[in-house]
Amino acid sequence: MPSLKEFCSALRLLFDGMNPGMVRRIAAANAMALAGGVLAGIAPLMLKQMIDTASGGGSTQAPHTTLTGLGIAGFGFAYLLCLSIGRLVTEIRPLLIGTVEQGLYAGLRLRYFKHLLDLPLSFHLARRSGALGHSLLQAVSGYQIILSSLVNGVVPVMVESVTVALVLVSLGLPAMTASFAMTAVALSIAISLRMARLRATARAVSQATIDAHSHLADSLINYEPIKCFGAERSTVDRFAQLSRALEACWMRLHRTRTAIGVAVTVIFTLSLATSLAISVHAVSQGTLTVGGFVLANLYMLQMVRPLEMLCSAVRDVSQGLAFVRPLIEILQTPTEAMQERQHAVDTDSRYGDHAIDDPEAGRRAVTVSFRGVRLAFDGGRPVLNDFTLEVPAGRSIAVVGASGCGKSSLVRLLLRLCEPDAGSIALNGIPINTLPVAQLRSMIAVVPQDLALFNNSIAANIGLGLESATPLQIENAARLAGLHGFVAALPCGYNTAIGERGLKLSGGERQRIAIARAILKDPLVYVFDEATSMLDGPTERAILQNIKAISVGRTTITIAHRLTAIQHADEIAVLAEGRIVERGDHARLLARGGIYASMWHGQQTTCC
Ligand SMILES: Nc1ncnc2c1ncn2[C@@H]1O[C@H](COP(=O)(O)OP(=O)(O)OP(=O)(O)O)[C@@H](O)[C@H]1O
Repeated sequence: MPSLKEFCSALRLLFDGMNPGMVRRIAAANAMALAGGVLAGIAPLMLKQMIDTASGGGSTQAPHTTLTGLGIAGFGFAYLLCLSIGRLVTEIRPLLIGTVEQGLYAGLRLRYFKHLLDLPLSFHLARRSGALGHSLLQAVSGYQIILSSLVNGVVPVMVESVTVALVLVSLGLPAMTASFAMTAVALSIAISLRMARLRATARAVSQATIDAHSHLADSLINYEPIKCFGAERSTVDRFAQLSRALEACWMRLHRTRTAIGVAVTVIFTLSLATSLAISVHAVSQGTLTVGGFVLANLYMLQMVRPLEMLCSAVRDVSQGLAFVRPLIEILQTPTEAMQERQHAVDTDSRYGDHAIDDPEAGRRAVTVSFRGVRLAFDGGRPVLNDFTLEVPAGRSIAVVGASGCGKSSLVRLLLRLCEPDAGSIALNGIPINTLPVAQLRSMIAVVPQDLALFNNSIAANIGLGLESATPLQIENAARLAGLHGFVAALPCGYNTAIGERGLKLSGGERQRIAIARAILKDPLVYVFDEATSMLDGPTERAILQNIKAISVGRTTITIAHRLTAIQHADEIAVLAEGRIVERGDHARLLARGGIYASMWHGQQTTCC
């Protein structure tokens, strides 16, 4: 059987955020289910009365022998009415449920999307984005299966079964009741024996679907490298392999479902045979009328069919839950805010205590300090070890070092996209882990090494960090980033769509959009992480001038490989072995003849 806890948490998740209108529609649908079940339960009783009246009644139902032809017509009419209203109710109910269902899915999609954006970077680095999208589609189809089973199967069928059971007991047919009970027990055993396998195969289908679709999404995102490296064949082969695995999982699921279906049919047939034998015997003994015979067998059919439907519902709900499970796991992953609160509790610090309410704060420069910071990923060798660096308010510093020495990790730490294992990072002496993370990020603008652009217009990409940005503000930011001339020459100007991840633009143009985006944010702290690495010499020099102008009075951290990009910085810090090993301006560091000097000479040689 599906775990009750899993079932309840899946439903709680879906019904979370239901509005009063939805509750009313669900109540109306349930009332209809109740009415439909009762009508279906009493319809055969009307038929029996009609047959007994027409045939002059039986010895067991003597009072009905006096009913007139009017009575026959009355019972016949009541029988048809029960059937037709029951049927009408069945037709109308899905409409009520359907509108509620779509509202619930819309709410679920929104909560899921918001939750994904609230999850920490570590979560996203460990997942495939294609899988995240597909988990939602899969969960919605799982919920469709579950709701359809509950709404169209379980609820009306339960009501009908209870009504019929009550009538059977009141008719005094203990043998039939016992036969029904045995059928129920046999079906439960048959179902529970195969349920574990059904759950396992349904989960395998869910996982295989997600695997195949994430490979598809990943391959399309990487269309260009696949083409450049002629990897079409191996990519398609891998997809074919995943697709075959998915097909095999579905086949196993169908076989398991069919095995359960066959067992249910065998039990159903045996049960009907038993009821026929019991009722034929009762008629031959004169203890049951013809109407009673018809009624008993109709009821047996009506009792066994619901049981059969319940079995199908249990089977479908198990399958649906397996489809919903990946989404539940994701939604149960703690968000950044939850982790922050937990961290505050663990370290006994008071998160949010230092929220900066001062309206002037947005115009003041801040001192950025790293003290004794240690960072190791996945328990490996520390990338940063006892790292200490202070960037005074309004000053600019360049951080240089070999590839992989941990420069970009500094940026992630500063934005709290990852947490240090030891040490502290502070803005104006306030530890950043006591600031609301949204406020912290609003004070810092990063031009990242890996440019992240949306498949949207240039204006929308520049305005990412400032929802209220006017076209003029966007244009000014673009001017300072040396982008306006290029955009103005485009037929659609700032409305030009830049394609998937901005791939319709050159690397340098993409970089300038990222710079304009940072400028528009007007932050207290600028971080340029290889911000001009894709620009040619003259453009780079022009933009570096602009960057220098806009960052006056702002605390600025510039990360660069190419030392020509930072040689005019006020101060340069050299990162090696997880800490700052040299510090000074270009001339001083050259004169020192240390790591910086050898990097500089190495790059000069490479250039020449
Ligand atoms: N999320 C992560 N999980 C595991 N290892 C990571 C993660 N992020 C970075 N690393 C590792 O940490 C080290 C430092 O990475 P980082 O990106 O900070 O280097 P970097 O100095 O900016 O390099 P580059 O100049 O080449 O961009 C690298 O060895 C990298 O492989």
